[in-house]
Amino acid sequence: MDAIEVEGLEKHYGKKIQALRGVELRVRRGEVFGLVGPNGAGKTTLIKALVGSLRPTGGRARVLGLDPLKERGKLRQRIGYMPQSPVLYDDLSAQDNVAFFGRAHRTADLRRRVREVLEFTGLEERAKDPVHTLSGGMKNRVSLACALVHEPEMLFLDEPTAGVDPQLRSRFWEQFRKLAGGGATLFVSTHLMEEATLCDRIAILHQGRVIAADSPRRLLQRGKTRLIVERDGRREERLIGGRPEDLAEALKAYGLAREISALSVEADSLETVVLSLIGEEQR
Ligand SMILES: Nc1ncnc2c1ncn2[C@@H]1O[C@H](COP(=O)(O)OP(=O)(O)OP(=O)(O)O)[C@@H](O)[C@H]1O
Repeated sequence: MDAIEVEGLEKHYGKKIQALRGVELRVRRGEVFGLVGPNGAGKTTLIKALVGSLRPTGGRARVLGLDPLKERGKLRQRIGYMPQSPVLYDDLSAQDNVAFFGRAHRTADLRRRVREVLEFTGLEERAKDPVHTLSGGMKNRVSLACALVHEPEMLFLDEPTAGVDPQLRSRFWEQFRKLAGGGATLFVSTHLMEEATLCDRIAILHQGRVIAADSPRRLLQRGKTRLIVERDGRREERLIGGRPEDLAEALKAYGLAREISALSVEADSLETVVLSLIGEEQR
């Protein structure tokens, strides 16, 4: 059984807005799965449907084999959810916020566990300060600590590094990898391509539909590579496919003759590939 199984999932908001239009998706256990898409693509709506905080208008979703709505109580014990904007009690300390979430999940050995997650998220020094005195990045860390306190098997992170500086972002990703290394499944939404490349697999969500799902490496191979060769002082540029085999094939034509003085390749970035897949869909 996969960690997430979604078939034909739909969500309408009123009559006009169709946020999800038949989403098909499977996420394997233990993988870091990225949900990539532009503003308004439906990422938050999909995550809310998967954690059971929103009722879809059609289709089917299973998370850890459970129905997110009918078995919400059971599911909430086994998943962690970090919403897009931290939902914290501003007057309580970081430590008390984490303890509150831990108690709500009936976490065993709560004091030890709160200490552990505060250490994991690097918050020990500010643990006793009220949340309203913390910086935005620190609040994000408190929110992550709250999502982790009950040792969930699966974590839903909705743009966890939005507004977070590059240093903290790379720290967050180190932690995500550690969690996956410990066997957890991570479902992370992002519109940052450098983050998407850190995932095991990603799905591109566009106007409420998954238009591609694969590993970042395989998606990159769908892009084009520019082969630039300087021969006898002249610059030649050829557009080839993105697979290593395509490069080998293109180089055969040159046999690397002596007069070739320089050779370089420029591959499409993941961002370019994602944008061109979205562009193809719109045509
Ligand atoms: N409660 C709501 N009522 C009406 N429309 C909504 C509601 N929530 C979301 N929408 C609409 O549904 C669509 C998908 O929104 P959603 O927030 O899921 O996108 P997103 O991919 O998470 O975007 P972003 O990257 O900007 O957070 C948008 O058109 C949005 O305006």
